[in-house]
Amino acid sequence: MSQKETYENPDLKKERQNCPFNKEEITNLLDGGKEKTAERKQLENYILSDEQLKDAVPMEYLSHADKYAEELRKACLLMHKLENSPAGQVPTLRALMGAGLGSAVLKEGNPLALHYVMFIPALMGQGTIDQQAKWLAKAYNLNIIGTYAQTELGHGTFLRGLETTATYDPNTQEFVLESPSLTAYKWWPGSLGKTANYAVVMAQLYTKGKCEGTHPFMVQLRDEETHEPLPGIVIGEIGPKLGMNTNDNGYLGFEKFRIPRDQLLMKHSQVLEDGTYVKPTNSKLSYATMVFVRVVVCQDVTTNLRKAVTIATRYSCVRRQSELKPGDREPQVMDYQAQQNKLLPPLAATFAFQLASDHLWNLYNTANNNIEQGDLELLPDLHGLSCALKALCSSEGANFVEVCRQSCGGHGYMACSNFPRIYGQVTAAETYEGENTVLWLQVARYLVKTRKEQTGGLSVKYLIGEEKGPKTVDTTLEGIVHLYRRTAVGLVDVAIAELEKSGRKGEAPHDAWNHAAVYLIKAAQAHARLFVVESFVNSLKVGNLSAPVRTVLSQLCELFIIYWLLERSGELFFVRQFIKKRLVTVEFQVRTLLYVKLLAAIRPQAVNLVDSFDLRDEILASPLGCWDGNVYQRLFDEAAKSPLNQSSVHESFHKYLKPLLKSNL
Ligand SMILES: CC/C=C\C/C=C\C/C=C\CCCC(=O)SCCNC(=O)CCNC(=O)[C@H](O)C(C)(C)COP(=O)(O)OP(=O)(O)OC[C@H]1O[C@@H](n2cnc3c(N)ncnc32)[C@H](O)[C@@H]1OP(=O)(O)O
Ligand SMILES: Cc1cc2nc3c(=O)[nH]c(=O)nc-3n(C[C@H](O)[C@H](O)[C@H](O)COP(=O)(O)OP(=O)(O)OC[C@H]3O[C@@H](n4cnc5c(N)ncnc54)[C@H](O)[C@@H]3O)c2cc1C
Repeated sequence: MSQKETYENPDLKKERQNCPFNKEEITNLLDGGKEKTAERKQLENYILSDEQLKDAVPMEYLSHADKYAEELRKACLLMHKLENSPAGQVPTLRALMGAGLGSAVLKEGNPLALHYVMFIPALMGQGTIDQQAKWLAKAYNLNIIGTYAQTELGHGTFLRGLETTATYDPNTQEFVLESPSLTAYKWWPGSLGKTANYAVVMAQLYTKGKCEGTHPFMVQLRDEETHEPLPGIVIGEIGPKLGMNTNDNGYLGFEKFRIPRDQLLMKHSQVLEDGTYVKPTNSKLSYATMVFVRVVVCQDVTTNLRKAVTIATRYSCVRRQSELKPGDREPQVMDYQAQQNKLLPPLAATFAFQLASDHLWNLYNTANNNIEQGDLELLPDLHGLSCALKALCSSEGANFVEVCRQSCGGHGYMACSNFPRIYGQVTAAETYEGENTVLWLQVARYLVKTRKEQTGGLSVKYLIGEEKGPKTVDTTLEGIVHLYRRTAVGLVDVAIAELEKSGRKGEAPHDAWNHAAVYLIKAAQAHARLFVVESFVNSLKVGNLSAPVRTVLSQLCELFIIYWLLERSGELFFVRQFIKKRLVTVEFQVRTLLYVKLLAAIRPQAVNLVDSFDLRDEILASPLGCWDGNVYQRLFDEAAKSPLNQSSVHESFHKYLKPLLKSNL
């Protein structure tokens, strides 16, 4: 019997009556088409009907080592199931790696994730055709399992500061890998601790006595039969973390470890037999794997946010608390405007982030195809936009997930609510693949350069030439988007003015840069927000949407755009012309009124909207967010699983508490 034929909480039932739009239309839109929805559902049935992929006990009750073993067991079973997957191997792998279907099975992190998310992409992006022929089939067939080992104990952000060396020995035509200090040890790579037997290792390449910078090397770490670390390789796992505890992040040291010359991944730069170094066309091409992951992180964070919003919204319609009207029945907490103010902006954000991530994905594919043909023109725009959206989606996503947790009161603090895991994953994305502040500064560098040199890619075109558009702000959506644009331009100009001021004081450019960081980061964030709101508005102009769906999405779009404007209103005060023209006060009064009206207009559709995400209960993995709304019974069922409830008196009572009670007599 399907979950939809059993109990349904009466409040949720009511919420679902008379939905003015077709939920399936939104589901199809998010999946990328009707056929994709059908494929996804078929795949979910295939994977989630397998009893062996279910947890005997919740992961929280297992030891660190048992958690790893259990997740690895399921990860390997999933790989066996790939062979017969109804959706085909590549779509199945995509679905299994991130916060969607995969997370229903591998709740604490997939020990094979890095193999698919970074190791294989690194081989494809950095290896020559011959190297790909040698390694890729082995990697796809899981004859070898790899990771991406870049970060060290001493350096993660500053890649030019990495200490691991790979020194070419022309006599043997080998590279000698060495960790010259403790801080040179690789530290953090996922799957490195216990799972992987190979890695793409980033190391400083030395040849003919000269350092040529960081380069990727294909390195075998463990014996393919015994899995023992090879002589000269030191490996371990780094221990428990805030989240993602079964990704077995590890450490790795090299003691004069030799690899053949052809294990330098040589697609972009080469070392010839005699040690001659052949430069790449662009030194940043060796950073390409990170660019790819930044792009997919945006999608992954959005999926996690959808989960958090679904759990919090359904719970808020089941939960009744306090008094709205004296003497009346306690209201659903969703009926408090304060609760709508918490939950409807993140609901709108899930659409905003998805649409922006879709644009980024398209840019990635075009730029990558061009790069394969030797055309690097789109690379700066891709780097700028992937940094901007990765930083924005993960930081805003983490804040929104925390708000969703808060909106569930005490029950949101339970491990079984699934908020701790979701939060652990989204906050990780703020740090990994480039710490967000560092990425904001990369974006700012691109913006300042574009504004000063008056040339740049499509995402920064608005910084080139005179400002276009109305001089006053009107209350249409276009008018508000224009306000975002003027803020973004204004903040870049403020940052440039700050840099020039420091320059006039005689500061060196690097000092001036450091002293303008606050403004630079604000400018980068305003740029990212502009991109997201423009994507949202433009996406609604095109596309084949029915009138009811267009109406509700337009309301969400408007709510989101006004929400951000009100949240970030302080930034407008940095832009002097806005204050002079007294734009801010008048417009904000009007906008605040509209914002509140939009909350009320969207409120009745909140449950229908999260239903249209079509996230199965197994993926939500939370008694608070289940489709049927049977929250309290499910919370009790979860508590019954606690090992402390397996006996009425725990043995520790007799060991510790009883003697203490006696001694107090
Ligand atoms: C994914 C979802 C599914 C499942 C999740 C599960 C598991 C996955 C979990 C975790 C995976 C995470 C893995 C990792 O974290 S791997 C390690 C990632 N590390 C980083 O991201 C390091 C961040 N640091 C850097 O990227 C760089 O050091 C830097 C900050 C960019 C600075 O580099 P540097 O060489 O010093 O460059 P600059 O001098 O600052 O700039 C010079 C020049 O180069 C341009 N540039 C920089 N980077 C790039 C790039 N990647 N592509 C293109 N161009 C680049 C930069 O703009 C500048 O250009 P100019 O024209 O201004 O000179
Ligand atoms: C869950 C997880 C998984 C990971 N997986 C992998 C992996 O698979 N492979 C891998 O190689 N690595 C991995 N990492 C490492 C990750 O990529 C790095 O931790 C990340 O890039 C940040 O680098 P860092 O730790 O050196 O931080 P730091 O750079 O030391 O950051 C510390 C602080 O300094 C600030 N800071 C640093 N430089 C600047 C600057 N130039 N200007 C202003 N402020 C600055 C930062 O903003 C931050 O506030 C993972 C990390 C995590 C948390």
